[in-house]
Amino acid sequence: MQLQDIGEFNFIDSINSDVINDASTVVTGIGDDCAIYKANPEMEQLVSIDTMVEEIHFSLRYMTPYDVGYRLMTANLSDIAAMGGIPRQVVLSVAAPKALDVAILDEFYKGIKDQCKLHHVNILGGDTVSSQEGIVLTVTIIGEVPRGTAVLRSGARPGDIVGVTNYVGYAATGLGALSYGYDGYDMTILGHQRPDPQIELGQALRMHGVTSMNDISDGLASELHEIAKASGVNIVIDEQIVPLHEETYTLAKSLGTRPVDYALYGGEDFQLVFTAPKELEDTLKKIGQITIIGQVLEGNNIVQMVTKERKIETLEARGYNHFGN
Ligand SMILES: Nc1ncnc2c1ncn2[C@@H]1O[C@H](COP(=O)(O)OP(=O)(O)OP(=O)(O)O)[C@@H](O)[C@H]1O
Ligand SMILES: Cc1ncc(C[n+]2csc(CCOP(=O)(O)O)c2C)c(N)n1
Ligand SMILES: [Mg+2]
Ligand SMILES: [Mg+2]
Ligand SMILES: [Mg+2]
Repeated sequence: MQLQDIGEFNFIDSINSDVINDASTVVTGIGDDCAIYKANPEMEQLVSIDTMVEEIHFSLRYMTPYDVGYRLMTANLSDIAAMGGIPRQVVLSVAAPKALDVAILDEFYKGIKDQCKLHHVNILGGDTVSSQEGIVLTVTIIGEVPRGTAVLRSGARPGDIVGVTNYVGYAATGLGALSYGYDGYDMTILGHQRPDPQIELGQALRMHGVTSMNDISDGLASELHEIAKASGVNIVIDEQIVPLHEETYTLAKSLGTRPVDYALYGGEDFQLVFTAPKELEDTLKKIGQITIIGQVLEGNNIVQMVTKERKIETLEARGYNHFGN
C-alpha cells in the first residue's frame, strides 16, 4: 500500500498511538493546531532541530527504515546530551513521495517511537507533506536543564583537560565497511545503523562541572574547533590516546588509511567531547566510558594533534560540510 492510497489524514491517525511516554508534561498532544506542554519553572528550556535527507544522511541500502527512525532521534537527543540536558518533547516533520510504501513509514515510526520510549520523550505533533523525490525527516526537540547549568561550547579554559566518551570514528568505520561490502565489522556497522545518544553521561558530566561540551556529529576535529573558537583557546590532543575500536584499526589497515582520521573527520558517532578542570580527572575517569585525550592551552582557535611519531599536526576545521566538496 502506498501513501497516496491511504492519504495524509489516515496516515496521521495511524501514528497516533504510543506517542506519550511522560503524560505529566502534556496538556494537548497530536490533534490540534499546536500542542501544549508544561515546562518546569525551575528549569531552562533547550530547543534544537536537525534534518535527515535520504542519500545524504542515510541510505535504505545500508539501513532499515527502523534504523533510520532510531538514528534520527539519536541525532536530536545527542544535541540535548551535549548541553547536559534532559530530553522531554519532540515534534517531527516527514516529507515523502506519494508512492512510498506505507510499511516503510510505519517502520520509521517504530524506530522513532522505541527511541522516544527509551528516553521518556513525548511525540507532541508534527507535519506530513509530499516530496517529489526522496524522504526528508526533521525533528525539533525540547529538553531542559536546571537554570544556569547548561554546558556551553564557550567555557573551556587554559589548563583544562579534554575528554571523549566511548569510541570515536566508530560510525564512519561501519559506514566504510558497508560501502565496501566487507564482513567482520558487526560492532561498527551497528554503530552506524543504531547509534545511541549519551544522555546519562551528558548529565553526569554537567553535574561534575565540566567546562564545555559538544556532541560528535561532524567529526572530532570539527567539534574541537567549535569549542576552541567559542572559548577563545587552543586545544592539543594525543593521537595515541584517542579511543578507537579494533575494527577501525582493521579497516584502516586494509584500506591503507590512517585509523585516527575516522575519528577526526568521520562524524556521526554521537559521542561527547568536553573540557574539564584538571583536578576533576580522577573523578571523571571513575564515571567510566571516558578517555582523557588532550588539554586546553592559551591561544586562539588552533587545534593540534601530537601524532604517533610525536610530531605536531595542526588539524583543520574539516568535518562533514554539506556544501563542501
Ligand atoms: N538555517 C539555520 N537558521 C538558523 N540557525 C541555524 C541554521 N542552521 C544552523 N543554525 C544554528 O547554527 C548553530 C550550529 O548548528 P549545527 O547544525 O552546526 O549544530 P549541530 O546541530 O550541533 O550540528 P549537526 O547539525 O552536525 O548535528 C546552531 O546554533 C544552530 O541553531
Ligand atoms: C548514505 C550516507 N552517506 C554519507 C553519510 C555521512 N554523513 C552524512 S551527513 C554527515 C555529518 C552530519 O550531518 P549534519 O551536519 O547534517 O548533522 C555524515 C558524516 C551517511 N551517513 N550516509
Ligand atoms: Mg544541526
Ligand atoms: Mg550538536
Ligand atoms: Mg545536531
